[in-house]
Amino acid sequence: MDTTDTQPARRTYDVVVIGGGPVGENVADRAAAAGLSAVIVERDLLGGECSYWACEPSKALLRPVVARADALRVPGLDRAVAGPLDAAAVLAHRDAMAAYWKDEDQVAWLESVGVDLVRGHGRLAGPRTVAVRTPEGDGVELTARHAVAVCTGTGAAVPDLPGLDAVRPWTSREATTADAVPGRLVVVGGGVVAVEMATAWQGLGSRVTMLVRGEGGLLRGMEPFAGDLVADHLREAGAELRFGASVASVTRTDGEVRVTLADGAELVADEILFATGRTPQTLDVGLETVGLTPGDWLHVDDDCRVSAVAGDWLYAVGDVNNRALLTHQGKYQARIAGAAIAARARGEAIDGTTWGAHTATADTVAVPQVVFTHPEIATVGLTAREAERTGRRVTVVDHDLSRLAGTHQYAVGYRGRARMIVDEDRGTVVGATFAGPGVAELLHSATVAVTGATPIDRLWHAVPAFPTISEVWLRLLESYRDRPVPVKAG
Ligand SMILES: Cc1cc2nc3c(=O)[nH]c(=O)nc-3n(C[C@H](O)[C@H](O)[C@H](O)COP(=O)(O)OP(=O)(O)OC[C@H]3O[C@@H](n4cnc5c(N)ncnc54)[C@H](O)[C@@H]3O)c2cc1C
Ligand SMILES: NC(=O)c1ccc[n+]([C@@H]2O[C@H](COP(=O)([O-])OP(=O)(O)OC[C@H]3O[C@@H](n4cnc5c(N)ncnc54)[C@H](O)[C@@H]3O)[C@@H](O)[C@H]2O)c1
Repeated sequence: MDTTDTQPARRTYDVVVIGGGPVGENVADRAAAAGLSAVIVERDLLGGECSYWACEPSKALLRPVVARADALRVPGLDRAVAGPLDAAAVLAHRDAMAAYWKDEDQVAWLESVGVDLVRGHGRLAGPRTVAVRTPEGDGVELTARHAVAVCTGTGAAVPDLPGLDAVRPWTSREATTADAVPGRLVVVGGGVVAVEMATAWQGLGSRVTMLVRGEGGLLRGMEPFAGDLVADHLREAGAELRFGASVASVTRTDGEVRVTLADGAELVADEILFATGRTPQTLDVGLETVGLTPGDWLHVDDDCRVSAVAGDWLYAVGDVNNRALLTHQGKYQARIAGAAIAARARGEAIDGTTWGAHTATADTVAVPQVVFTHPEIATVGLTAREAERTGRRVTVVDHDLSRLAGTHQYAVGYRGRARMIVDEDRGTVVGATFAGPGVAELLHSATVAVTGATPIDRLWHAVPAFPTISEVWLRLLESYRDRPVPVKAG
């Protein structure tokens, strides 16, 4: 805090951030690093969804499942991991990775970077003003000299089925924090949360049934081979996958969940997880006080400013702006927005050029994502379908990952596929997907190639080490070089 008015409940800062998830923390940190005073309003745990109910606990559940699946294909190690996982130990480790749902370490970090914290629910109360209701029921009014950043993230979106509340369904929160392994788990949805949590709980001992609406497979929006490979492995692990399956009703009787599908089929389970997408946490943040509609996503321009609100003071950063619902991408936006807030505060010009200091260009060109299933899926940039839709002249190059010295070393019977999308007019890679065990760490090479628009001719000089899975780059380049090129007549 840098000024206290006569009333202690009113304070003024350069920057007020509503929501202290990974993104809000980074906006405040960048503001403070630029010499601005900043405060975060957080109603729950500092660190947000990612630290306690999403990325961290989910990856802690997945890591042993994936490591075991890999080890089962390494001769000499396979028999040592043939038994089931020690679920109690995995859940205990998960608890540690979620910091036992305590945020002291994050609070200490926030103090160390010179940002204040006000605990409570924050709402906009007109331009540059945020009203906070503290857990004790007190009111605090925060005024921002330069910017308010709404970083309130998302919550689970659950379908509107009659009586669903009484069933106490799992959402991503329960799926990442449950302290016992359900015998039978129904997972509704075919997106990232669904496949990751199906992989984790099946690996921990549940009998998982996935209910996926439509016939488009898993992980729609990615290259189709990615979802197909995950589906094959889930089935091999013992999960049942039902496509074209819509839930008509759910009840809970004597502890059991009964699910009726639209076609009349019935299932019984111990728990049901709805992994059916996200909804913005904007219903109760005072959007109406600045002319916006509560419950809407907050649309922003490339420096994360809500341009529908005049005066260049309102920013929306991270999940809540719906640009890319990923921690790393939200933190990238936070660095961009933080720099833009600082520049405007100093009266400096905004660099709104593509790849400029105040332009989140990567959001539209190179969003990397890893799905931490068995096998891993790693994607960046355009898929073939997206490239086609943009009307670009592209060449799609595929390589079977089983045909690599690196994957032979990695696991017996390795299965996987890689795809590179080359923009023919620019001679650069505009998208890549890797699907196979151990590909997660390969992704950044593709992100650098796409972001840097490295010419294909130069990529030939980036020599992958032998025998690594990275040699797939060489194979993709060779296939691209040797592609059939139409010969002009005459
Ligand atoms: C199961 C699961 C696994 C995931 N795994 C990954 C992964 O591996 N990698 C990845 O990159 N992404 C992952 N994600 C996505 C990632 O969790 C989000 O992209 C990230 O948390 C977004 O950060 P955020 O700061 O925008 O929002 P959040 O993390 O949601 O934080 C928002 C914060 O705002 C607070 N808040 C909300 N409203 C108010 C208010 N009115 N007043 C005060 N405080 C308020 C909330 O309490 C919360 O602390 C996963 C998501 C889920 C659901
Ligand atoms: N490893 C990671 O990077 C990671 C992990 C988890 C989540 N996330 C992010 O979190 C976000 C949320 O993930 P998600 O899986 O919840 O959302 P999603 O949008 O990826 O998937 C939602 C799924 O639910 C289905 N669905 C939606 N409404 C339905 C309904 N009424 N009935 C049946 N099915 C329905 C959709 O068809 C889709 O298959 C994503 O943007 C994702 O990128 C990232």
